[in-house]
Amino acid sequence: MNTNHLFIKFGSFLASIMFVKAMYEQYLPYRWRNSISSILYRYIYQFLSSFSPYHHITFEEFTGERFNRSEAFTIIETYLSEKTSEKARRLKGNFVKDGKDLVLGLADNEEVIDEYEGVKVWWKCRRSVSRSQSINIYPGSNDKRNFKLTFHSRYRDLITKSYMTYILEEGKAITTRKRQRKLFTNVKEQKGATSGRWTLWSHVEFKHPATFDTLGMAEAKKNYIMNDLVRFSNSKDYYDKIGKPWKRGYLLYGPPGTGKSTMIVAIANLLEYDIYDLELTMVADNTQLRRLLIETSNKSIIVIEDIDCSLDLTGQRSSMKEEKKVKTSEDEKDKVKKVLKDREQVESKKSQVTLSGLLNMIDGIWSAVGEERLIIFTTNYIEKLDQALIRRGRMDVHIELLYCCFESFKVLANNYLDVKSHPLFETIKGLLEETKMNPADVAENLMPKSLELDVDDCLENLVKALEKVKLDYQ
Ligand SMILES: Nc1ncnc2c1ncn2[C@@H]1O[C@H](COP(=O)(O)OP(=O)(O)OP(=O)(O)O)[C@@H](O)[C@H]1O
Ligand SMILES: [Mg+2]
Repeated sequence: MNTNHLFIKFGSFLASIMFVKAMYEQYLPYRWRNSISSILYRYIYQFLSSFSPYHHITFEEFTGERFNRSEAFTIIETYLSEKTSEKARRLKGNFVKDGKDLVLGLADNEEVIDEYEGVKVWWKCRRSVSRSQSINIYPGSNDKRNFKLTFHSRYRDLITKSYMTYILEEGKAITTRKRQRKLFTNVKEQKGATSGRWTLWSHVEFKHPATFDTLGMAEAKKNYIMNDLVRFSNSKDYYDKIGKPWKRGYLLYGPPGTGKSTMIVAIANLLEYDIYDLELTMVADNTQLRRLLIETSNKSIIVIEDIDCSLDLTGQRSSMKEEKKVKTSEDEKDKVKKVLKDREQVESKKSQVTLSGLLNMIDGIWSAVGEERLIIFTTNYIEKLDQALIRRGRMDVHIELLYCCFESFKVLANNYLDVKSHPLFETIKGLLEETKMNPADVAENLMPKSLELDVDDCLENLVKALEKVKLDYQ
């Protein structure tokens, strides 16, 4: 066969292909052509892939009939934005937390390499835009994104099992670290603004600067509490092993103004948890209490402040407090008492939560809902509480917040005045040992009342206040 002959054969082969293509485009409807092309493409792709040593997993952004954003896609997106943003050349930025934080993510069709236990994998964020002219009401119906993971078939088991679990855990941890923390409170049932679901909690952004560093407390006690908390937050496996729900109860008790509420904030800031401030008198009954519990998220603190004022003890503390405040005639005192009594009656009618309902929430079957939670009660009167409520296992750690000691004072003086030592410290130490002043009052006395007041003035103010308390005390 000579070269000319070969050329002629090849030319006629090309001509026949062109002819078939022309016929195909001319006579076959667009819909058919599209499906034939995709079938051909799929078979050719499958055929070629069978020779490839690489495997792929695709994670679509939207799944299901209702086009819910896939959780897996969101977790992978978070993971990749943190882990691979340094390696990727093309990134896209987005502002979160009211424009305060910039989050970088993989740009569309950008590929990055990740390494797990020495094995390389490739991630690609792919975007396809449908050419369909129809308008879709669901997000993602026209604009489809997915993450494609490519790895060598040799590591199939490692990637599909441990690498996937690792991504899931890391992604969730990053989400928790980066989220805007919230302070929830229970209200009448209402429709959530974004979710559109009925909810019993409403929330605000949680921002409070109190930390363990600013908390006036004996150093050893502070360290003990912090270690206990950190150990708890790292003990998932331990709780699984001993067969207990991953939760821990703290009872904070002590006189007013000793830092119980401040400590709750410090705990939330230390562990980066949300706070659910549960107002028991607003809870209709045990069923609603259970619903409230179910609606709380993991990594959170459920707080019931002044637990002695709840349930059948409702209102006692506020009565006493308000009685103390009102230093007026006996007549007026009686009036206040009556008003408070009426209020107590109204409140007791409102809430039908029982002690056993509360015990169940803390330690019953329902307490196992969710994980990594702290339940904190505060009270001024520990002796008033039912022993069942505060026994270990329910309230695992009992912390007494005390009147200001010299160690607490030093923390406060450092916070408020930036002084670590001063000639007046010895006098203050002696006075604190002889009197009882709560940290709230000490802090108030340390605060400069005018711009001219310096450290000496503030400390002298405190000495005067302590001497006055000492006189009253005697
Ligand atoms: N131990 C402390 N360290 C630092 N500041 C404190 C401490 N205790 C109280 N304070 C200050 O006093 C204020 C009142 O404290 P906090 O509300 O925490 O007291 P509490 O024990 O919860 O009182 P109550 O029993 O009346 O609810 C806080 O704003 C805080 O600034
Ligand atoms: Mg308080």
